[in-house]
Amino acid sequence: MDRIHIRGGQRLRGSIQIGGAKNAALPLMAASLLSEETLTLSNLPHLVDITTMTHLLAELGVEVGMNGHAPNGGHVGRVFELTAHDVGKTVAPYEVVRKMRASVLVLGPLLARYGKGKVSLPGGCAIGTRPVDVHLGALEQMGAVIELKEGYIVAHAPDGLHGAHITFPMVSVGATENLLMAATLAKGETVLSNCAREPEITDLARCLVAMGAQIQGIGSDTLRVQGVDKLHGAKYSVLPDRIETGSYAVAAAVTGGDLTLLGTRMDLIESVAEVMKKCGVNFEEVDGGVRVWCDGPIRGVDVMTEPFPAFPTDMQAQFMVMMAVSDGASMITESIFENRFMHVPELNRMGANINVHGRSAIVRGVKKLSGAPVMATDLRASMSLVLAGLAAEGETTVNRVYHLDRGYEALEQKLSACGAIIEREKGAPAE
Ligand SMILES: CC(=O)N[C@H]1[C@@H](OP(=O)(O)OP(=O)(O)OC[C@H]2O[C@@H](n3ccc(=O)[nH]c3=O)[C@H](O)[C@@H]2O)O[C@H](CO)[C@@H](O)[C@@H]1O
Ligand SMILES: C=C(OP(=O)(O)O)C(=O)O
Repeated sequence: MDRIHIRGGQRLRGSIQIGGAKNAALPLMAASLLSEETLTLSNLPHLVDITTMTHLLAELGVEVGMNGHAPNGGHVGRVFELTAHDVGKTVAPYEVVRKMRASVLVLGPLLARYGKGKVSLPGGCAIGTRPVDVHLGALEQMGAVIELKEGYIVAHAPDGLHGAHITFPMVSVGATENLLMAATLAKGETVLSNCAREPEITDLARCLVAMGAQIQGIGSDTLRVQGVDKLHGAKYSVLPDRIETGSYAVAAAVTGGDLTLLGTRMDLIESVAEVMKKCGVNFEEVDGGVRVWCDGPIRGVDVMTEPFPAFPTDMQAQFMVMMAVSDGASMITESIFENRFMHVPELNRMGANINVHGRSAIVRGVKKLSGAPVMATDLRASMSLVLAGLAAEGETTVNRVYHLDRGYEALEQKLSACGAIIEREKGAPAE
């Protein structure tokens, strides 16, 4: 497996192109199953998760045409043309689903389009058990009959899906997306209440509307969908990745650097920027993006992760690195996932002073982190170790890099162009 070596202590300066959002791209790709016409998605990031979703869609009979390359080494999001001919393949196998939990997002579209779907249960992962009971309960309310058999979700809608009034028992990004897609082709009206409101859901809803879906309340916690008989093709550009943006904002902060993040928007990172400003980090909207810089000490500030528009759980690990090198102390509370502090022991091995009590971590800032060999456990934990390595004195080696490749495109290239000393050591491919 690849490793990343970082020699820390360089102030990062320069610009970084932010890619399309992984968490928007994945449901948008799944939405291609809803129509026999071509859905053309642009600004797709270069990520392993996108490749995994491509394999899954190909398995389901979707024809995938790929364009978009980087002339002169510059950044360009990929363009995919996804055409789900009416082949009726409806099995999402374990071998693909085990690599990426977001695979479960094909279930709603399969049920809506073909009246059946068999999707491997995604199972738990490092950050928590992550059940899909909310997805399944809501699909049942729309007329699906669901059984769990031999590790698979086996779902049928013998009379097609019908509209329903569904109040989600908890705010779930994936369940909102799955049900929104299912509702577009259901008979009659579906009202989804207590929806997640993440920008990636808004992106999905807008793309579905471009495909002919009738959706009201986009951006709110209540989505009202009038089912239609068919969706048609569309062209849609994936929104910028707010978590990649926030991660590089932390890179600027912890290295006392000055980065211009291109192709992204301030309104996508409001909650993160608000907290980081309290810590002493500066943000400015500039032509084509956002400038982030830090020229003074970082102050400790308490944070709690919550659904959008509050502080995102996907930024918790990266923010913790900032707090680890702050002047002062901070309490970071994780309210979304029960086990999302796997980075803490590794950060402590680099000299951080962090104690976990249940769902909260008390972080007492230290003057300097020191480089060490560390093990990445999940995607954002991996990024937190890279950020710690950039801030630390000496060399850090991040092992098990495949997590990073799920969510950060061209990481070493983007950072080294801004002065980081970072390189990848190639290893055997991940299983
Ligand atoms: C591909 C993608 O977009 N992934 C994001 C998505 O994941 P994902 O869609 O899996 O996250 P959810 O919003 O569904 O999960 C929120 C919480 O609800 C729980 N839950 C969820 C569904 C369910 O049926 N039952 C249940 O108990 C989960 O275990 C978790 O504790 O939103 C998370 C929360 O912002 C982010 O961290 C992930 O990066
Ligand atoms: C947890 C994440 O992704 P996923 O839901 O795909 O595991 C993430 O993007 O931080």
